[in-house]
Amino acid sequence: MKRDKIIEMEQVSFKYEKEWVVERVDLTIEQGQFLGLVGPNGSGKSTLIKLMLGINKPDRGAVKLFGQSIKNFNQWQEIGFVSQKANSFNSGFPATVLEVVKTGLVSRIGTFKFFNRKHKEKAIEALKTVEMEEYANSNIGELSGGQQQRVFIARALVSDPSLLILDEPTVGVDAKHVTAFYDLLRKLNQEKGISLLMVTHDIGTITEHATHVVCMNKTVHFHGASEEYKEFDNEDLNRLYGHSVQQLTHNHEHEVSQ
Ligand SMILES: Nc1ncnc2c1ncn2[C@@H]1O[C@H](COP(=O)(O)OP(=O)(O)OP(=O)(O)O)[C@@H](O)[C@H]1O
Repeated sequence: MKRDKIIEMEQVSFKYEKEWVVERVDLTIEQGQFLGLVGPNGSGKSTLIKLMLGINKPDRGAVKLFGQSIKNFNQWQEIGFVSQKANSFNSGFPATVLEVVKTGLVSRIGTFKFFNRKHKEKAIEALKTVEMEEYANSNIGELSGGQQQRVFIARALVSDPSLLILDEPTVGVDAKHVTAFYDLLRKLNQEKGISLLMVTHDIGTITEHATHVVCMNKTVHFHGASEEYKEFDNEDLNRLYGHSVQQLTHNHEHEVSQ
């Protein structure tokens, strides 16, 4: 079966200042995939995500979303994004869980329109998906990092996206909740048919869950099935990156903790 391409990057290069941070990236993501994006610190992963979201504009090359040039793309409700810092609200932040989730509807209803009952129902439905509906009226700052992370996934899901992009979502999530977090991602991918792109340093875990892995260090050094990636030993990985990548091994013993 031919799958739809949801993200296409062709020879994309980008620099903030003088040095290229992303260089000649060719990358296609197809509908239904759960893709893990890995690479050393400072290798351009977050920058690549920002290029996909139109936050950064490529200096060279082209980005297409859902078959359309990003320059003309306006279906932003199709893409949900959960950023790295999403789960760091302090306890005094004055918003309930429900209010936070409803802000995810802004791209659909426009900034200055009012929320109605239907929007509230959508928000509750999204909270049910992440199993957080009982916290709807709690203050967001009172929740643990892992619970806040689920709320931010609900916020990203409320506009019914086809693609969910997550930038290091397990940072700040208790180790014992990480398994439940991956169970949630599997449900979104396999039952709800949402494509996932997740930036992570946790190679050992991502290769167990993602269908595909992309390894980058400015450019893409590997893109393939997780099973294929798991076969690499340290020597293969070093060759892929052109230098020592101890922290990128899929062997848990060698992982550098974040
Ligand atoms: N706004 C910015 N202005 C200038 N340089 C930046 C900016 N954001 C990132 N950089 C630089 O671009 C390079 C790539 O950064 P980026 O955050 O994309 O990497 P990353 O792979 O996501 O890193 P990490 O794994 O540490 O989060 C780094 O050298 C970083 O210092």
